[in-house]
Amino acid sequence: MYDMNKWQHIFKLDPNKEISDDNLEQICDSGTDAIIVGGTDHVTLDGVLHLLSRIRRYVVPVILEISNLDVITPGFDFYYIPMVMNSKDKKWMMDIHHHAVKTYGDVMDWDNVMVEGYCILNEDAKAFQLTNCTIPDEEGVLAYALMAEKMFRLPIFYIEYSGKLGDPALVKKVKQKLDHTLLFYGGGIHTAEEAKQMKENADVVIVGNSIYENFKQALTTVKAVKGEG
Ligand SMILES: CC(C)=CCC/C(C)=C/CC/C(C)=C/CC/C(C)=C/CC/C(C)=C/CC/C(C)=C/CC/C(C)=C/COP(=O)(O)OP(=O)(O)O
Ligand SMILES: O=P(O)(O)OC[C@@H](O)CO
Ligand SMILES: [Mg+2]
Repeated sequence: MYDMNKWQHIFKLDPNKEISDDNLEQICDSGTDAIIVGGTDHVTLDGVLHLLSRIRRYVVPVILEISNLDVITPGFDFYYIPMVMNSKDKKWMMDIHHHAVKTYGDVMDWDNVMVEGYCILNEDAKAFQLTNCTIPDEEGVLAYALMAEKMFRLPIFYIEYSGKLGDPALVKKVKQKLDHTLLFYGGGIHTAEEAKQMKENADVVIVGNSIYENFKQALTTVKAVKGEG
């Protein structure tokens, strides 16, 4: 029904943060290609279900990015599963996932499940600290991208700078390594110009915190990446 390969822009909404009905309507009707529901900490099942029911008033596809086992629930169009490639702990790549598949494997619709190979590059991001990441050098990032596509055949490689604008030159080099795996870029995008710049090389840009910090500017990122701004 939805063709993820055509997506260019996604808003990420945090169930742990407040958004008014009016702002939520503008986000869902903005022309963005999808909404991800997710965050790093204090993400609860109640918060997720409440936000899902509010987003479901609109026609936009809605994805649950699973950050902890308690929030797994039916009703989303897609489920994104982060696998943190630059974590020092196997737990964040394999063990939690293994446990979840033991529990849900028989009832999962695998067509709706996409694994995201995450490379988290902002040391100050909560997700970086939680998952005990290490910063790779440029060669290291490029190798993770190749592993995501060629070894694991992941649908998504996600360059994550959560909270900070990343390096567009690095995004460009990563894109040059990938033939099939989609390149997601997220982190620190506030303005239309920043969104447009990252979209020059990423397949999809993700805008999160700016929704809660400068709502009007966040909305302008949609048209910017779609070449309408
Ligand atoms: C019947 C039914 C319910 C069907 C669904 C079945 C299904 C899809 C089951 C899932 C199976 C599965 C393999 C699950 C894996 C579960 C899991 C918890 C995996 C670990 C994920 C992980 C590595 C989490 C760590 C945190 C992290 C990397 C989150 C990713 C998102 C992220 C980086 C958010 C950034 O947060 P942000 O909002 O920027 O942070 P701030 O709060 O600082 O803004
Ligand atoms: O919140 P920001 O910094 O926009 O980052 C978006 C997203 O990549 C977070 O997972
Ligand atoms: Mg956030």
